[in-house]
Amino acid sequence: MSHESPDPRPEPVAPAALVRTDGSVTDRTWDGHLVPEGYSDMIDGVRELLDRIAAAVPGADLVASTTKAVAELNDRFAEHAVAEPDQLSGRLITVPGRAQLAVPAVHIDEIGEDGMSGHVWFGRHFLGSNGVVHGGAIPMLFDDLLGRFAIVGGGARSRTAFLHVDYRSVAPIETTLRVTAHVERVEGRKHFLRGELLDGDRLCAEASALFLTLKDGQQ
Ligand SMILES: CCCCCCCCCC(=O)SCCNC(=O)CCNC(=O)[C@H](O)C(C)(C)COP(=O)(O)OP(=O)(O)OC[C@H]1O[C@@H](n2cnc3c(N)ncnc32)[C@H](O)[C@@H]1OP(=O)(O)O
Repeated sequence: MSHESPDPRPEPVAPAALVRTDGSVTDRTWDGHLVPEGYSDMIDGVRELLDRIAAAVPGADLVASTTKAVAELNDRFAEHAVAEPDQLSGRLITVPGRAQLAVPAVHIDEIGEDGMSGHVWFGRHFLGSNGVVHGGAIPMLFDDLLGRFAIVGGGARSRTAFLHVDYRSVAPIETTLRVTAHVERVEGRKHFLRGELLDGDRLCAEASALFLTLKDGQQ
């Protein structure tokens, strides 16, 4: 597989603010926590850093200075640690990947009650080998996207009961890929969802999943 002319790194969609799927702008998480200005830029920057680190063979000087800078940042972030209900990472539904760095950053283009479509660009951080996205990153993408959709589609808090992924053809890194998700059917607490990952018209992977709305008191 050639890496001669990868898709250029996509521009951040919402550089300074958090944009809801209806186009309006917010500076708060879904449960009302204020998000500092520039937070999504910071997340984009760290995502890029992970890609740059994965792609580089740094000299000893850069290794040493990076180790020092990261240690300093770790100390500074440790001073601002909060309990889980107050954290921002993973709770920003309006930011691609919910600002959770392990989750691939899916950009939602269209969303309705029964389905959505969007796009995703996997950088070198998500490389499996030979120009292909890591096989573990794809279930992560589907779990997050379908799980979010189980909630948006009418479920309250839900958990994955099963997630089945078929890898139909390789998914290239550094390429804009399309993703779709739709609700297949709902039976009481059970939400059956399907998703696809495509390179142009070529199907790379498809997923079927069951999410169960949690009962009162269920963790
Ligand atoms: C906006 C935020 C966006 C967030 C997106 C991120 C989403 C990420 C979601 C996750 O990754 S959650 C973490 C991974 N999942 C887990 O850790 C779940 C672990 N398993 C459980 O906690 C329980 O097994 C579970 C809640 C899924 C189900 O337990 P329950 O006690 O609620 O259900 P129960 O066993 O009574 O089954 C209810 C129905 O579901 C069916 N069922 C349960 N598990 C099934 C299964 N695996 N396959 C097929 N059917 C299943 C079961 O047969 C039954 O069908 P019927 O009502 O028709 O009889």
